[in-house]
Amino acid sequence: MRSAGFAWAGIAHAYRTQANFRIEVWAGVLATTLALLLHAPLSPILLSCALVLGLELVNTALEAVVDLASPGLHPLAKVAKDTAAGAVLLASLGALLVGLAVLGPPLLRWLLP
Ligand SMILES: Nc1ncnc2c1ncn2[C@@H]1O[C@H](COP(=O)(O)OP(=O)(O)OP(=O)(O)O)[C@@H](O)[C@H]1O
Repeated sequence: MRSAGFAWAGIAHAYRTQANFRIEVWAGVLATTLALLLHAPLSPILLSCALVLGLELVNTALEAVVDLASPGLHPLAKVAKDTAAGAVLLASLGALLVGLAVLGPPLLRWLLP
């Protein structure tokens, strides 16, 4: 229970300080709402959201550790930050494709009956 509180503090910190995390949270809320309204499968949307948000949290954690360990510029600090950012980018592109594949057809049927 106590560790759940610490985990929630980490999520709240990311939401307060990371604009990308806020955008991803609200994109996830929008996609989930659309899936519910269009009776589209929810599992791929929820899994994609969990993957993107989870990786964004890991990216935020890694940035904090790198800044702590290497306040000055260092090539390895750059590799660590850029690679973690790359993981978030890949997951976000995957989630976008999943969203298009799952929500696109029912959305088109609704828009063009
Ligand atoms: N200590 C460092 N040494 C070398 N390059 C760094 C260092 N810190 C940051 N960089 C480079 O600058 C880029 C942006 O770093 P920054 O810490 O602002 O990350 P960010 O992705 O913009 O984070 P945030 O989402 O918090 O704004 C990194 O991806 C990396 O290429």
